[in-house]
Amino acid sequence: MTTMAMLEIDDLRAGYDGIEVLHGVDLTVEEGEIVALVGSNGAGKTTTTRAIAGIVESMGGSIRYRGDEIGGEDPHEIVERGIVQVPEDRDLFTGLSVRENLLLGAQTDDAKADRGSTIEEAFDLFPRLEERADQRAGTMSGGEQQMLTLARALMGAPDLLVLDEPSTGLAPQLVADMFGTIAEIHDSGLTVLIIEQNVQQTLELADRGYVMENGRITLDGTGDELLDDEGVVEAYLGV
Ligand SMILES: Nc1ncnc2c1ncn2[C@@H]1O[C@H](COP(=O)(O)OP(=O)(O)OP(=O)(O)O)[C@@H](O)[C@H]1O
Repeated sequence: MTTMAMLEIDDLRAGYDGIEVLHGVDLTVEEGEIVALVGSNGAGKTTTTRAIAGIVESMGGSIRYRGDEIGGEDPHEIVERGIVQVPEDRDLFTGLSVRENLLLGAQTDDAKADRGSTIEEAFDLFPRLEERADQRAGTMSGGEQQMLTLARALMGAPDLLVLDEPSTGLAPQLVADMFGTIAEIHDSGLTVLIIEQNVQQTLELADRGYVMENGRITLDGTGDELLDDEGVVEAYLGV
């Protein structure tokens, strides 16, 4: 018996203004995994997450979620299915309070119905956000805004969380905290696809990983296998 992957991307081609950036990407995420997507600047990692979220139109290939083709669906339909993307550019409502930003993260009807209890869970995970619940998001520090972005995504009650460089711009201690929080979120039952520049920490956290170069997957394996790979060490671990 073959089991169905939660997310299955086959031969995905996508890009901008008719110019292909992804030249046939294959990637799967099984339910319950943390999967890392690493690679150099401009490799196409963000474009892959945008294609999953329906923000970039695919030019070929398929994206299946729980067996259904979702390539070509609108972003809000994809959110309804339980896929929530956390973009790199935080995208917060800077003039609104922390609490208001969190409440706006509950986009689907189910998430809206549960948002009272979900906000309590978010505050348990991020006590700092509870202390600052009435502060305007735009006046929070970079690290606090990063936490708020992640907490807001959780308000959408995702099944699959797609994280685009959650540690960008964070001081080293906050990077460690962020990875700890992601591990905690994963332990609570969420499936995670994560893009990161912090390759070492990401592959230590991930069950499996993919290396992307120039719009193609060039290597995949368990986190440990990739950490032991000479090419990965040379290209991404700066040794
Ligand atoms: N909105 C856009 N319009 C046109 N080209 C774009 C756009 N966004 C990205 N690109 C191009 O697509 C290619 C892949 O970019 P992408 O952001 O997916 O890479 P990445 O692997 O996430 O890189 P980084 O690690 O630097 O964030 C790059 O050549 C980039 O210049």
